[in-house]
Amino acid sequence: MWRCLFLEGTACLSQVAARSAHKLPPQRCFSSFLITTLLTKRHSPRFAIPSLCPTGQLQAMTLPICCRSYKRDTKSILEFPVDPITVADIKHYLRSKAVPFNDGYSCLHAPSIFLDSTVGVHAGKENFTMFIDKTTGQFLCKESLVEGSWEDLQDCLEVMQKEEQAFLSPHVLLGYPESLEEQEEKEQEFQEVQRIWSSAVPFSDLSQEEVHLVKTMFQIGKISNATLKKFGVRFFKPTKALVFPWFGGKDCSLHGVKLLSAQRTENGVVAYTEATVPRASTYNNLFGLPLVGRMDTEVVLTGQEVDTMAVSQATGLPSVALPRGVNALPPALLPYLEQFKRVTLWLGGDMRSWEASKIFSRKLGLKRCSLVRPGEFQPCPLEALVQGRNLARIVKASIPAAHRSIVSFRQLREDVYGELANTEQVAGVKWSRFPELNRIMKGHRKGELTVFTGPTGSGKTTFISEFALDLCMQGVNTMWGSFEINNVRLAKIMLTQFAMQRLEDNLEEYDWWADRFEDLPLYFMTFHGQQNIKAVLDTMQHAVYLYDISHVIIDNLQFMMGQENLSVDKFALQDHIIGAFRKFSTESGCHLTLIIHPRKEEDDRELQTASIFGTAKASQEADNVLILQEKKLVTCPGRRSLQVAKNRFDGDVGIFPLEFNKSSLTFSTLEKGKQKLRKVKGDKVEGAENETLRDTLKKAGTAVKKETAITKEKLVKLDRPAKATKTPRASKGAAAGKDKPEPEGKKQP
Ligand SMILES: Nc1ncnc2c1ncn2[C@@H]1O[C@H](COP(=O)(O)OP(=O)(O)OP(=O)(O)O)[C@@H](O)[C@H]1O
Repeated sequence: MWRCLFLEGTACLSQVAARSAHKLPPQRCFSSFLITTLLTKRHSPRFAIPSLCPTGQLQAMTLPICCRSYKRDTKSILEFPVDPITVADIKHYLRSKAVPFNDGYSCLHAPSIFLDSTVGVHAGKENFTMFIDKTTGQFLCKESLVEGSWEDLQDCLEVMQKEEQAFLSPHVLLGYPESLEEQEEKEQEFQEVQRIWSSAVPFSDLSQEEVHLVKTMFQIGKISNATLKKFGVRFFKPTKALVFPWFGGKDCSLHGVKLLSAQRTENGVVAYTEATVPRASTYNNLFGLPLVGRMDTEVVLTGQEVDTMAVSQATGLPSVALPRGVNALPPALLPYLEQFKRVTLWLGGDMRSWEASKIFSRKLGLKRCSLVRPGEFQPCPLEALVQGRNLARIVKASIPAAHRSIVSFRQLREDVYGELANTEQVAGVKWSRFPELNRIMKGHRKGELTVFTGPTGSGKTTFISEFALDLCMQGVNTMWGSFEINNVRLAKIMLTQFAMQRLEDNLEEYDWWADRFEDLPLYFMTFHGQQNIKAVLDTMQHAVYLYDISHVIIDNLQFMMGQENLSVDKFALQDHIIGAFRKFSTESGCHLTLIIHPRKEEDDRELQTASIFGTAKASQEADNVLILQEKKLVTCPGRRSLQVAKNRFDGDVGIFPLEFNKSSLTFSTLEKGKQKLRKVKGDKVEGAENETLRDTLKKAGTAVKKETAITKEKLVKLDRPAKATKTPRASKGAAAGKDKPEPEGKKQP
């Protein structure tokens, strides 16, 4: 496929070259005006490539991109921030350019450089409508909706100064030209949003009986029709789904929709499934935001749309719901929350919500945040409404997020109670492919450090890839730092494990699986080979902030050692690096899995904790030590076992055999596969009477030819037995159909 970039002579070459040479964000280009100015100025290293530029003339350039139409995905590959910035750097720079600013909670507020303050509604006012993220420098002008990176902003300010301009046109920053495929996809999404929205019915147009039925189905009997109307909620009959609109932009136009559908599971309990158009990664809607007044200073942040409606109805307080619930608080939303002096986080009624609220409050600024601690009398807002509790009182009783350095047991007793009362949730996310790991380790918890070792070439990368994939498929935001094998090879392994088959033999299925794989919350660092520990740690921190990464895998530690000062003793160096990783996982709340090679042992001896390369520091600092044991048997050469040699959580250790399947590269046992298949079939039989969102959309003629986000989000979680919940939460993606023409007996991931 060829993609055409039509750019101006001087500008085009430098623009392309500068972007690639200096790794500037590819999604942003400057308009020719800005580039020409920058080139004339020629002091900016980012644009100083004059030798490449034949000056002046207009010309068109056609760049070969690739012969296959890959989608440009800026999010899944994480580039190391070239110059990590601090808030002090940002402030210093703004002062040097005489830009006034106010220090906000997560952002600095400055007058927008994209508004003419001499005309119109902005005349004479100093409008502090430009928000600069204190951690990344990313900016957004809330009035003109111009946004960009810190480098973009710096360049704009340079141009303004040079040209002695008071403001810039909002069109100075141009979007990256989209490929035909991308444009088509966007258009399809737009059509799909419009189609769903226009065929969805406002509650006022449903009969009383229907309203009653829908409310019962979604357990929103206590949410009044007036509240549903106020929030613009509709009902989409073909999939029996609630439709939550995303109104955004200056004109408050429809940007997208979220559908919540209900299905009865095998045991008769209702499970809820969510889907969004556009896809979840770009669905940046704070549901309820259009109802918040400019002067409101307090807000209740919830994890679900129904919770926001419950809070709003019961307390009259402004409330907004996060687009991806407890999974992420995208920094792009932070400017919209800056106006609030007090933010109460009431994300749900379980431990996962509690963990998420503690992490999100750091992004929002601890001082203004207070948290509703889940508990028997403090369930999620909707449940609280159903139980007739006083929601206003619960909000008022929320506890400040900023913790003190010294606490007494009195302050800890509720935390301790929470841990005792919710042992299952405290134990973390369970593996669906490794029940034995659940038995021994109990689960995968945030903030822990796992050290993993095994003989050379025994399958460490292959195993940990499936181990991480399993968690990622359950919504654990995951990032790989694969220094040994490149990202393409690693992604190939993971995709094979995801599809559970040799895709080489079924290339016609590639796109089907790749589409689903693409929707996993999975990111890769772009490092390869020897790396500097600081660069890696900076990237990890960056990723935790941007994507709420909660599991990082480093393969392997030895690649961190080469670049450091060779005069330092290598054991001391390794200890220093392990110390830094330990600090990172504790402070960021992100689980780190670190692969370390063993020291040289005699071939026939089993490895043990002491076999880990280096001093005892690695095993001392680790919360968990996992060892891939390899038995050198002639009869069974591929036999491996996984040993849990340390488990700080509850002390249980043990070993269990792994069954390697060479075609799917998986270690899951055959028996388990059968179980999975049964479950899927079970769900499908059960689902036949309650059609899946995908099936019904198709029947209703609403599904577009190419599958889009509406179905993808859930399909990656297809294998999981539908979680049955009483309330519409914690059950995302529980059930969904499959419309792929499938050979008999094909396994689902
Ligand atoms: N249990 C197994 N039996 C046979 N082959 C396996 C097994 N596990 C992995 N392999 C294969 O062995 C090769 C090496 O696997 P992998 O790269 O995961 O090992 P590793 O332990 O990470 O290697 P290194 O020590 O170089 O880091 C791969 O081709 C993989 O498919």
